[in-house]
Amino acid sequence: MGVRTRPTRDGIPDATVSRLPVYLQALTGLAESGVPTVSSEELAALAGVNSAKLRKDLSHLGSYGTRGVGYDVEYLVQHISAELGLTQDWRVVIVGVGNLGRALANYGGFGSRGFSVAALVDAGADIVGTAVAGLPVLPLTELERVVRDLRVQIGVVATPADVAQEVCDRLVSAGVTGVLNFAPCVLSVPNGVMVRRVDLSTELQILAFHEQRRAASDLAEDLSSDLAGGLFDDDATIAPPVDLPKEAAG
Ligand SMILES: NC(=O)c1ccc[n+]([C@@H]2O[C@H](COP(=O)([O-])OP(=O)(O)OC[C@H]3O[C@@H](n4cnc5c(N)ncnc54)[C@H](O)[C@@H]3O)[C@@H](O)[C@H]2O)c1
Repeated sequence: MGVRTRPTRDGIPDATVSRLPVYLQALTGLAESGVPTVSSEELAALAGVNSAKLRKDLSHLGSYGTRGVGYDVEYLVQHISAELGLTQDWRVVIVGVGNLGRALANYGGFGSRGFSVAALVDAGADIVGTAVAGLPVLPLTELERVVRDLRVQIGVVATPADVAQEVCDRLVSAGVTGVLNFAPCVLSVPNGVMVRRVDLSTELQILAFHEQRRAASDLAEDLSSDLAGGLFDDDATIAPPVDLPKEAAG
């Protein structure tokens, strides 16, 4: 039986949803270079998937392309953006403005993808009141107010793990419906709230696993081609078994 991917509420499998941002990134690059249409093979190569998978993914959106012409790049950018909810502006609060929170706040790429960092919140007396990426760092006591007043939908947790659940609970009770968790722990959220965890060390471990498998299969391949290529002398004979003296054998 093949592997099934869980469909989302609107019938698009989760695995497809996770590839849509990759297609969107490739398509945005093409649109910026003025490319009007793209074949499924070209787009698949840019996205690093095979073209059958790409066609299947896009068919879930009702986008089939035109035989001999391919996909209309601008149309597909609009279509995928709408599907991902990127045509509306999402307001984000970053809680924890240390090394990671600071880097996220300073990252310019969110705005162009429909996400705006509305507020920064931290509990550290030395950080509160300073400005990061043009925004004041607010004290934790302001968390509920900024979520409500600025109609923040997404909370980014970039605090130490031991306080992450508490921060998450406060975000959720203030009205946040999506949580992006960078802290190395699992967060529980009530139904209706989605939490995604980003863990670079997990990704590195997955890379290491595949790297190790690849090295092992390269080694096996080398060995089998050495055997096939006659590394071992064809004329070599296997030494006959040595008769052990009776006392040693017994
Ligand atoms: N997912 C990843 O790949 C990844 C990568 C790097 C770091 N991290 C994790 O991200 C988190 C932050 O890492 P960092 O290097 O920025 O740490 P950091 O110590 O530089 O920053 C943590 C910040 O959180 C603040 N803070 C502490 N308790 C708080 C609370 N209750 N409410 C609000 N703010 C609070 C601190 O004042 C500090 O500014 C850690 O949990 C770390 O393990 C994850």
